[in-house]
Amino acid sequence: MLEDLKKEVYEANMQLPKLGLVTFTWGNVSGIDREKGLFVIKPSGVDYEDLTSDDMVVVNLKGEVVEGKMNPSSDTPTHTVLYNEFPTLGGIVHTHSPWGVAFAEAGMDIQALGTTHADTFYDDVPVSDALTKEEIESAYEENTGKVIVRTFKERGLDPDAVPAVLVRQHGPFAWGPTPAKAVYNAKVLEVVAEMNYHALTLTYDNIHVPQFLLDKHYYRKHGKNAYYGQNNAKSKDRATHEK
Ligand SMILES: O=C(CO)[C@@H](O)[C@@H](O)COP(=O)(O)O
Repeated sequence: MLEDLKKEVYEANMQLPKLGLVTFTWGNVSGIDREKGLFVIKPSGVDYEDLTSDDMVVVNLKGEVVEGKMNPSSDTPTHTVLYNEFPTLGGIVHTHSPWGVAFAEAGMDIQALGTTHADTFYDDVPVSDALTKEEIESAYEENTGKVIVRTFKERGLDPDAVPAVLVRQHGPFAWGPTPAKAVYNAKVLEVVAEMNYHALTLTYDNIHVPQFLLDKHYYRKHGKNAYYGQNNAKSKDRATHEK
């Protein structure tokens, strides 16, 4: 069942060590088949070099394993909440990438400071509230998903426009329309977190990117008038004038 999706999710997981986003087994990628209501996720705690496509575990939207020889990722309940609450998500990534974790541990958003950020994230990447003792002691991983959803609701953020979050005292979750795009967004998060650290170290000035530059760069790559790269090249003229 879902052999193509297993391969896709396996390949996306294998990108994490290649892109320097995971140490040891500290990360996972999943991908969903919305028609079937099933998602595929990495097994828990298996070295990346030992993983195969067949090891991927199939889970339903109640978080129950429906196929697979191994235990699914320990973060499966978090992925389950996100797939249920954010219906446009096609893939989810969790990592402990160091720059992202540094901001999560400091309890700081990754602010939109320039065009590298604005090309992917149409706002600051938010840091969530800390989970309470009760939330950690009962259904911890499910509550991790719930705190992410709460953060987006409270801040009025669209998960398609800001495809990542920092869970406070924990680390980044990123997502996208496919597992590969979710990995891409996880890597962008890591790169902009490092840039943020350096920029904020260099000045005390308010260096937040202005809304018009955020608009320009985000909409160069997203929406009906996107013109970056080779897609929609004919819309270039319009895109310079409107969102
Ligand atoms: O945060 C943790 C463990 O504390 C997990 O996200 C990470 O190690 C990945 O775990 P899995 O191998 O996916 O179960």
